[in-house]
Amino acid sequence: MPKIQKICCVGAGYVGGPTMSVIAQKNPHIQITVVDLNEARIKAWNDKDLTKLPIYEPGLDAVVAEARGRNLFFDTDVDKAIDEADMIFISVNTPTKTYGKGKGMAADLKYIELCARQIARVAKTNKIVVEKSTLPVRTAQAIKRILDQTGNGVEFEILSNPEFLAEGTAIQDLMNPDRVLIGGDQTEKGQKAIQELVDIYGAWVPRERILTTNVWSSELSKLTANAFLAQRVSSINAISELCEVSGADVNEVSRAIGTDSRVGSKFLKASVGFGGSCFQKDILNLVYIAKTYGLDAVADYWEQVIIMNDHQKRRFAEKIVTTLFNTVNDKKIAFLGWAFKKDTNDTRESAAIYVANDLIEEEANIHVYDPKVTEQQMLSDLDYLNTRNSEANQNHLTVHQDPYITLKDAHGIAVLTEWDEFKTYDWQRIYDNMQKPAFVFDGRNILDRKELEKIGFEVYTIGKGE
Ligand SMILES: NC(=O)c1ccc[n+]([C@@H]2O[C@H](COP(=O)([O-])OP(=O)(O)OC[C@H]3O[C@@H](n4cnc5c(N)ncnc54)[C@H](O)[C@@H]3O)[C@@H](O)[C@H]2O)c1
Ligand SMILES: O=c1ccn([C@@H]2O[C@H](COP(=O)(O)OP(=O)(O)O[C@H]3O[C@H](CO)[C@@H](O)[C@H](O)[C@H]3O)[C@@H](O)[C@H]2O)c(=O)[nH]1
Repeated sequence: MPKIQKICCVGAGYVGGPTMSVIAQKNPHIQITVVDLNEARIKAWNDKDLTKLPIYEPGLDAVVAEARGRNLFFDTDVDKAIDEADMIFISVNTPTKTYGKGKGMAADLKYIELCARQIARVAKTNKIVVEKSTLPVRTAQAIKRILDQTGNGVEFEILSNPEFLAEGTAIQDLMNPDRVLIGGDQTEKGQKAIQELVDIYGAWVPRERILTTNVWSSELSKLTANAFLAQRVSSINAISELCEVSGADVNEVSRAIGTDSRVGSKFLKASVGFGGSCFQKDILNLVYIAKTYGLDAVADYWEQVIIMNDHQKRRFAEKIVTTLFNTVNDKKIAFLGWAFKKDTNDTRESAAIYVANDLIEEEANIHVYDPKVTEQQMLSDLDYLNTRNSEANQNHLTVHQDPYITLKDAHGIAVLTEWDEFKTYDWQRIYDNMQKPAFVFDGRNILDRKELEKIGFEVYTIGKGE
């Protein structure tokens, strides 16, 4: 197989877009075309105004500005890009199934299969197909079976190259990854294909950080990595509840355990619950796979991570209701933040959605300010839960562009995302304009509790006992 000259990436989302932008920036000799069926998304990727890129990631605009039009292209012509490429990344979405067998647990692989069938139909020359999407262990086998049915002599090598970037720090993570993982067949052809991909990453990633494994280990490592990370958050969140009743402070506990080098200090921030498109989906997938193999104890073990997370979101909403004298009916509850974490406009599985939903069940009026999330997105997030009709959601949700207007006359303020700007607000002014007693529920432990209490607020922080 010749050295890679042309790459196609199917899926221009949160992974495909940033990943290919960085690969293109670091490999100016390779032509990369990122394709998507979603015309609006591709149009946004091609917008001259870089503030209109379809996803918000710090530093992404500069990378796109450098590579786009030089060796990075965004297009809707999927067939053409597949046909011309030596290497094809599959970076399409793999959401949790919402129907049929495995509903609510298994990964929905329909987009992956459609993609594989399209590659099989279009390809006229040998190709390396790279699984970039997060997939259940042994998916490569299914992809290979589809690709091997073409009968036209075209040969495919399948690699697994899961992505570990986190949103909000995607560019940083891609520029300086802890590791790049590449799984491939142990055959000579498989090893050659692995080397092609190693060379691409080798343009900027030190060789010792590029790990190569067999395909199944690579696929399973991705699910396992997310399960371990989410487990840390659920573990510290479980402890946060114990802190609240025992008088301990979860920040102090985190620091105390995190200084043990065997435990490590990262991912020990108690919160209103983890969100994002990956943790829940991937753990449910892991649980489903374990169950499929009859490993019920394994499945139950990992499911607890999700159960704990759901509990954490629910108890935050309950805390707001009980603190506000057991009723939020017709009260104004102001949300600071809707995104699932700071520095992203992504809201998938954000804790804010579930907390808002629970409070609307209690007839509260939710007013939201988030620096990056649109009103349309927030409404569609609530509608997606199917708890009530869209009109009812609209009646209970008001979205503002100005934080001070959002917080004016509120009975309670809930911090749902840890955006830095929330810390810099004029909290005295906010207090003066609120209903009294003025309650703050800090779901991210970012505000200075002592300062707020000095002003007169009554403050609830996750994991801090009285
Ligand atoms: N979001 C993250 O931070 C992250 C990080 C690591 C891994 N992952 C994994 O990467 C995968 C993609 O995630 P994402 O967040 O980028 O999803 P996304 O929904 O943002 O993007 C996927 C894109 O694929 C497109 N698509 C689907 N089928 C297609 C087809 N047949 N042809 C052309 N385009 C098609 C969709 O239109 C969509 O724009 C998932 O498996 C996810 O688990 C995500
Ligand atoms: O100590 C912590 C760390 C995170 N979170 C929350 O956990 C969620 C996930 O955060 P994070 O992991 O930083 O963002 P993601 O973009 O979801 O990234 C995860 O999911 C990606 C998709 O698979 C992987 O590639 C990344 O490695 C993995 O970190 C967010 O709601 C965070 O607020 C906490 O509550 N406490």
